[in-house]
Amino acid sequence: MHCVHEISPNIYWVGGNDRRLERFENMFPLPNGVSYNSYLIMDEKTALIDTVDEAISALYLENVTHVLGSRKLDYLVINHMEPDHCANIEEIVRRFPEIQVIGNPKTFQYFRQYYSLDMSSNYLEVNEGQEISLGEHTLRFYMAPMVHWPEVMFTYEISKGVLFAADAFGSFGAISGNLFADEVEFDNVFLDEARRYYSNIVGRYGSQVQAILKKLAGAEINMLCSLHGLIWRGDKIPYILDKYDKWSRYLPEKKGVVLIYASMYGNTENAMNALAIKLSKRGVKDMRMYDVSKTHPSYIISDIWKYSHMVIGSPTYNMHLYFVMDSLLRELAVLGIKNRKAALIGNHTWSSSAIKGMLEIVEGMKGGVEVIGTPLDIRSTLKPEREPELDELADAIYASLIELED
Ligand SMILES: Cc1cc2nc3c(=O)[nH]c(=O)nc-3n(C[C@H](O)[C@H](O)[C@H](O)COP(=O)(O)O)c2cc1C
Repeated sequence: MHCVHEISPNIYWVGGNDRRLERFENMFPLPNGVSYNSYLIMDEKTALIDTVDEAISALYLENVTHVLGSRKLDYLVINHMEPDHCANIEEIVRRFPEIQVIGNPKTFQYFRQYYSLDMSSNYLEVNEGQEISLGEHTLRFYMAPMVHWPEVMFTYEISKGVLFAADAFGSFGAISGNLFADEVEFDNVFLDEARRYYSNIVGRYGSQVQAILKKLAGAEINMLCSLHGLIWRGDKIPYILDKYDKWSRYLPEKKGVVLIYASMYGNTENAMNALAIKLSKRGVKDMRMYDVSKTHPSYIISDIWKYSHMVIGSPTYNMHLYFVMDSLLRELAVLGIKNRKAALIGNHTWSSSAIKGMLEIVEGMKGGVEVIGTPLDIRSTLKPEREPELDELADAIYASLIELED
């Protein structure tokens, strides 16, 4: 049975959900599934905007066929060549051999890399600002390189002000009937997953996101359609644009502290708990604490994107920083985290390497993360005589928090 939704007169959502997939990109847990969105515009000419993942191909093709009825497909727009949106391209071209596939030079370079079917006679190459009329609807193309792949482009439908924005403004989480962000409790249910998606998938490409936001500043956007997650319209558009602006400038959304630790025998964990209580007594609210061996890094990264401060605690392991912490910090460095403050707690029994390892990675974050206070290096367990040092660290974190503007 088809499952489609007319989101604007003659523009249909023809996507679907996957609630079975364990991990997105075989890496990020999907407790609430994921949606693959695709859109079909019915006009004098018909245009399909992107396709979906192979997991939902059967439903997808039924959706497209249902909306088309007896008509053929004239255009297939490829905003993004990632396989979770491109599993059906060959099948669509086989069904509609006359179709014109719209992409840019990079798109078609990847066609040749991914597919064995020669589709070169179907290519319709477009460049920045070029327009194609479908009748009442007109598509204009904006190149958005590295948001988050090189070939990415956005398609703007001029008559209705609908922006098809590839993976930008996307989110983890399947769609439960309500397609629009204004139809759900977005802040309670979806915001964390939208941030986790942004920080982990797009996070490294903040400057490229800023570039496309600037390019689109003059365009009237009435509806914003991503390839994953909910659709944005009305006063929800400035809301998500504001989030994207903050996230892509690496600015924290909130003053607050995320405490992340590694611990085999509980002693580093104990020091982190003692510090958290001290911070709480000083008035710090809404702290988050994670054991890096337990919580998937994507959730921790997402909270680090949200809050202004972090405390990093780790033991020494084989003359090195504990590997799980090492990996998390390196991932944060690759994602280009900036504008954050970090306090450090290390632990060792005979020869300390953890603090050195943490400093090396954090200071290498292109100046993006400032170390505050004096790193505290515990010898096996935190002894009461070292409590003043923990107090000093709590004072330094608190002072730095209150210095920050709201
Ligand atoms: C396999 C292994 C390797 C370790 N390597 C070192 C080391 O190279 N240098 C050191 O000083 N301590 C080393 N330690 C000791 C831990 O750093 C120490 O036990 C620390 O207190 C653990 O903190 P925790 O209680 O939070 O797990 C090692 C411990 C284990 C289990």
